[in-house]
Amino acid sequence: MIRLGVNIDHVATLRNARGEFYPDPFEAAQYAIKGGADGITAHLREDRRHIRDEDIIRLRRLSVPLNFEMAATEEMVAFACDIKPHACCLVPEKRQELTTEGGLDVYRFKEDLKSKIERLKEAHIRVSLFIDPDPLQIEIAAKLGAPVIELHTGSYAQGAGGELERLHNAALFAQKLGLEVHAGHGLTYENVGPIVSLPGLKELNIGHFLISQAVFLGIEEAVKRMKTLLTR
Ligand SMILES: CC(=O)[C@@H](O)[C@H](O)COP(=O)(O)O
Ligand SMILES: NCC(=O)COP(=O)(O)O
Repeated sequence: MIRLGVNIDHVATLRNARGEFYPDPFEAAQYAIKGGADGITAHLREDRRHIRDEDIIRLRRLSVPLNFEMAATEEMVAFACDIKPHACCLVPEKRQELTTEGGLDVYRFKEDLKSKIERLKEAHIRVSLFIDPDPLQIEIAAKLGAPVIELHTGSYAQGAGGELERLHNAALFAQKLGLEVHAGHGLTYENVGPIVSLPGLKELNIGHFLISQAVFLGIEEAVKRMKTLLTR
């Protein structure tokens, strides 16, 4: 069974839209866990547009692992080393983007990433790198000593030609290099099927669609339905 990490960022988007204290991402995470979430994912963006520092501190107390998504900045590394989530997923960030547009360019930023990954590992945090399904990026990820990569499925979700094959080849290559393979972004009940069959896939992180479905079904039921689709 593939593990499901439920990303609760957009519960915070709804909360912040009215400057209220509800809906509470921590409460949403508890319902997601009831529905079968194996972990909770949350992205503390540098502009704090949805999740805030105090959300991460509270989410850290959940009964399941917290996958803390963050830009590879000094501020975020220091925060992560302080609160020590189970895992940190390093992602690229652009201020103007609506969501994460591509993978982290680990080739370009390898020198800077090396020391940051080391520091996170010294704090006993499992590091994953959110990258495109590109052999060069995967090779560098392995060289940097990250135990996990998360493959960006955004282009696949948008129907880009040949993307499923790229993801398949990337998962195979990563496995060969000893990396644990995760995937996520833009996944739905409709498009998750072929992703579940990626070689050696261990975890999927899914957020925006599940929180959207939760408007109709409730989070617990939305997550339950996704879980039924994650068996190979
Ligand atoms: C890194 C990734 O693909 C997403 O989980 C990320 O958190 C997306 O950012 P938003 O949640 O702000 O859309
Ligand atoms: N890392 C991907 C993630 O956490 C969820 O992405 P999305 O389902 O919100 O697009």
